[in-house]
Amino acid sequence: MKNLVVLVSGSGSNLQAILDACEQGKINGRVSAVISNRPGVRGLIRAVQAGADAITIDHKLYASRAEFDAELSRRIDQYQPDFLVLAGFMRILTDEFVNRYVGKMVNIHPSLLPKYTGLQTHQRAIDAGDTFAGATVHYVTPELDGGPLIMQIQVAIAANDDALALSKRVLAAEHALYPQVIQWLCEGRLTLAEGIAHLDQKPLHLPVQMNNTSTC
Ligand SMILES: Nc1nc2c(c(=O)[nH]1)N[C@@H](CN(C=O)c1ccc(C(=O)N[C@@H](CCC(=O)O)C(=O)O)cc1)CN2
Ligand SMILES: NCC(=O)N[C@@H]1O[C@H](COP(=O)([O-])[O-])[C@@H](O)[C@H]1O
Repeated sequence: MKNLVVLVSGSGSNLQAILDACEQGKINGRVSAVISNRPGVRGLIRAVQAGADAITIDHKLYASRAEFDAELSRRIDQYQPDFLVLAGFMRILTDEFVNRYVGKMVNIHPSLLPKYTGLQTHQRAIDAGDTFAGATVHYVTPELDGGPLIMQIQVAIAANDDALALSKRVLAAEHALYPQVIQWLCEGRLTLAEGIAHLDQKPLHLPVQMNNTSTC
């Protein structure tokens, strides 16, 4: 059984999808700790309810990004995780931090990368007149949202969509996508070597393109 540490910044609905999948035996893993850069978020409550350690490292209390990342790394290393899972974690990580976990750290991003790195992804897709939005799970590298792609899920954009309505459908699709990818990681289907080997290439071949799923 693989040991997972999950980083959150807010609600933690993706964390919950992963916790549920672990509980149901759909992921051969266990979330040993959840770490948030923001205090009092629902993701921490979800961690406690699931029996995982719930840790707050408030980034506002650190003089620099590097000092925050150093403390984050110190706490993570206490758990010696097999994989580090970013689930709505909203801090840009330093190169030094990322390079400590390269090939074993993944993130879910709410766009069809490489389109729309960064923030406000749904509004940008709507403004661009795109017909599809979606989410991407990728390896985390120092380049923000630029790491090798693992898998994507597409969500159709409706003519009357606003960013909030679209975000809710994409989020539901994320809850189907992320546990699947985490299971692949835990099964060893996405080996560390593969992650490292592809760090200088992108996009990584996408093994599966899931259709739009409305349930999660
Ligand atoms: N070095 C990397 N760090 C992070 C990556 C990455 O690929 N490489 N992925 C992000 C996740 N992410 C989008 O998926 C993302 C998170 C945060 C931001 C951002 O602009 N953060 C601001 C603060 C925003 C806020 O607090 O609301 C900041 O850090 O100054 C952009 C994209 C995680 N980190
Ligand atoms: N750039 C990172 C980013 O925007 N991540 C997005 O934050 C949301 C977190 O929701 P959750 O806390 O309910 O899982 C998710 O939609 C995730 O894709």
